[in-house]
Amino acid sequence: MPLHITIYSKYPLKCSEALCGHRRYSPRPQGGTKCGEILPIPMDCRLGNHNYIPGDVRSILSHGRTDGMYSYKKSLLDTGVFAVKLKTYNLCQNEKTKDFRKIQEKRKKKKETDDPEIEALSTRLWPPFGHPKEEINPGDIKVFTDLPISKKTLEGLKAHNFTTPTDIQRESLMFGLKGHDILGAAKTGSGKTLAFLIPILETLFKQRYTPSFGMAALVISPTRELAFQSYDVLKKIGKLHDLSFGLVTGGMHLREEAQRMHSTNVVICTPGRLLQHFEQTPNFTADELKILVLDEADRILHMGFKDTMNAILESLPKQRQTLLFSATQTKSVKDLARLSLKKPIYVSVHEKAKETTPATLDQRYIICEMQDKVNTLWSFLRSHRHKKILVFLSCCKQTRYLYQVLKKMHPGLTVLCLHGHMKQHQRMEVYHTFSRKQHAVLLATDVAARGLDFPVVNWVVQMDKPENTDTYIHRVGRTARYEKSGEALLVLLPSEEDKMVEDLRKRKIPIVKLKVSKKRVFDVTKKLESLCASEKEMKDNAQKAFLSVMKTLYVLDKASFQSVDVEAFAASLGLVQAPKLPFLEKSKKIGTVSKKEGLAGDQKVHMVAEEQEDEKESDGNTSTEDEDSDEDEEGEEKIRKDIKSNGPTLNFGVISDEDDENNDDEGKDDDGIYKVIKNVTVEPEILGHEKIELVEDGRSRKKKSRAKEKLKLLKYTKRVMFDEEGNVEKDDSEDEEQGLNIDAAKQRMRDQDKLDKEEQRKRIREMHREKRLKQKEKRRIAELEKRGQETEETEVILGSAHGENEIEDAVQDSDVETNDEDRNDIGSDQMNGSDDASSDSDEEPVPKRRRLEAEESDDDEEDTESDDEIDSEAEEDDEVVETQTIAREEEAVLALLGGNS
Ligand SMILES: Nc1ncnc2c1ncn2[C@@H]1O[C@H](COP(=O)(O)OP(=O)(O)OP(=O)(O)O)[C@@H](O)[C@H]1O
Repeated sequence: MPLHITIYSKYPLKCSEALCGHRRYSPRPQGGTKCGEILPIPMDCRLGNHNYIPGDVRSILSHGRTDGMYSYKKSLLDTGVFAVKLKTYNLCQNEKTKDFRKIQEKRKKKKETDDPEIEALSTRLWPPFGHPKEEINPGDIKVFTDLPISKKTLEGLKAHNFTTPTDIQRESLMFGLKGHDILGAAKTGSGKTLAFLIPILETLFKQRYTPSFGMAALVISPTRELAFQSYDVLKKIGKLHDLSFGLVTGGMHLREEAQRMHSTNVVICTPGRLLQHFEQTPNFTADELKILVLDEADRILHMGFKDTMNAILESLPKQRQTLLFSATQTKSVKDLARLSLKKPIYVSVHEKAKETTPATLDQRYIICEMQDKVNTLWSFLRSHRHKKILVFLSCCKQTRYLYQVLKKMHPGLTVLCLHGHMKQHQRMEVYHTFSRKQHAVLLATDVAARGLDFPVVNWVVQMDKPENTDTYIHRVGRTARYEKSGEALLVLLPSEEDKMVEDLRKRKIPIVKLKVSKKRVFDVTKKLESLCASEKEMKDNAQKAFLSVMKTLYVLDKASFQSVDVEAFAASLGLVQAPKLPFLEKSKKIGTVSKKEGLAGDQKVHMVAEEQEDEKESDGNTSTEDEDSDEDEEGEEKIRKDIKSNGPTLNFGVISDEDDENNDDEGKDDDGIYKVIKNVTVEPEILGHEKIELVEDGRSRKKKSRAKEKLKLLKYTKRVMFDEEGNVEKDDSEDEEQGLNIDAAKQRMRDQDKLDKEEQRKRIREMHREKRLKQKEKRRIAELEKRGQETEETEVILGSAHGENEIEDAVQDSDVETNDEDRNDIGSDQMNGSDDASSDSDEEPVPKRRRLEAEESDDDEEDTESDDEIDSEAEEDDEVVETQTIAREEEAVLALLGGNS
């Protein structure tokens, strides 16, 4: 059925405007159609460079604006439209004129202020014929004001303390401002974001863009967090411009975004979401695009995003400026051809640097068996409680499980996690919390590996080997950013060492080998076991984590996969028994099928993709030519000496108050902890990347795994056995096999509890003893001094020569009593957080308070965040208890004195 569209407008519209109006054309009040007039759609409708097909709804809606000037009665997605009916609002003449005047006045004012500046800037950048050419040498650029940048941008930069450009900004900005295509490469944390945001603002300013003009610049980022970060910086520095900025990432409301898209000048987005808008948002086109930026270009152009990016690039006009930035820039001709770059300028400021990673970054690695990783991580966190740490793990499920476990075990600092299976609002919350915190640990997958600029991260710990050296560079780049220092620790399996170290060496990444001091690694296996036994969800997650890690390892590195002691690794995650590895069976089957039938390349899928997040890519085929580097012989010699004299150790230890105190001293954490055993020096060589592909059909795998899950659930159904007399018998062996022997687990928990309490008691006893001795010593000295001054008469009053011994005995008795009470309360409160009636008395206010803390801390987020407070309160509590002990000692002394007298 033919369809009529009614378009309501404040002003009469011309037919061409209504049908195929260009967003850059403002509505004209004069002329146009009469209200209520029905117009047939002309067969050949043309305006400027744009051709519109009659009846194409997009062309009708393309005039859409969200600034209130037009509104449509209907938003139509139907085809077959052949006529439009235009209607004006029933506005009085005055209102029409007032509105229009306002707009005109604003434009006039803007023109007056901006035009001379735009002209001056343009002259500096592109001097007209006859004008002297201004050559700006990057070396001469000391401050941003030396560059032809608008006042609005300069003020925005200054307001956020950006006054001196970094190397990459100095080298690339002139090209960017002049409109060249750029391939920018610089170390992590060197300020690449401003190097592409400034040219965007300046180009749109010089072209007099306003929000109603629609999208003119696109920044594509690989992750939502990175997109948000760039959007945040853009908002800050572009605050004074009359431009609109929009963040378009997954996890937001598509419809709300769609409404704003038409009036957004700079869109910062992730590839998937952008494509969704191209496909689903009526009226959204990129016809007016002037600048395209690919942040982390090598990542965006490879594997995971390949098809999406190809589709996006097809929708973009070829006539545009393209800027590509990354710390590991692609030089692949194929990639560049896809982007239709025009004479791109390669700006690589650190290419000739001695090292690929920041000079202020200390890099070490340790060798650790799979089953020791959790203990190592725990011990590391306990000994770095006053640091901000980013821990990288290989897959989401492992990240989630370790996060749950660590939160329950309270390492003494805030525990957070970030991975691709989290909801968007949770991801953003974690991003902000970790940015804000001074001391925290963030467990993350590679979703946090690139671009994120968390302030002052002290440590980057890679618990699992990165896929390749590029990922390594980006991961460690989360610390030691912009003139700050940082430390990185890479944990390798013995089988991974040779290749990884060699790859790093080739890539000019200096790394030092350390050895772990086994003595100081705290064993938490039993705690994990208890947790798994007490909570089914925990156990399930442990199993999932186990399978996920094994699968990732299987796909990425078969040799390492085979070297893993599966049972020991499962036990280290708290599992009684190692779950079966179903993917081994599957891959065997698929292997035979693919051999027989010869699967085509596009039928093959990466098995690992299921385990890793949606946005993760496999190894790229970037190659980088490295320059010669001088070896630091002096440094090497020193290291050799160190090895001889000290021997290799890495001490984590540290679960005592003394350590806590030490940790307060920033920078002292690692003193004496690490000893160098090997220094990997870097040599220049061209890096070759390898690609691992495995075959399996994604859908059928998912179906199968769902069926398996159901089967697993069936297995959990309890089998009831009866003895000869018909009584129910308990089948312990089966429970144990399933990891469900609750009684045994409870017993294990109780044992562990006892051990923990004992340890705690010892510690407190030791601490009290030391303090008591000190106090006693002080008193004795005071006593001696006093005695020297006292008369013989006073000595007679004090009593016999046994007096002093009696006093000491009494004090010791009272000490013993007090300490026992303390021990019980502190032990039970700290370990169980349970109620203890005896601690309700007035004499014991401290444990009660702590118990309340413990109860409150059951709310997980709050819980970990208040850990530091709990720790410090615990110390205060100990002091209160100590004061009470001393008071009792004094009471005892007085009592004795009274008795004697
Ligand atoms: N000119 C400047 N003056 C002062 N600080 C700057 C300047 N440019 C950038 N920074 C700061 O340096 C830090 C790193 O910048 P940015 O995130 O742009 O680095 P990057 O090179 O993109 O890093 P990555 O490769 O990890 O993405 C940020 O905290 C930023 O605020």
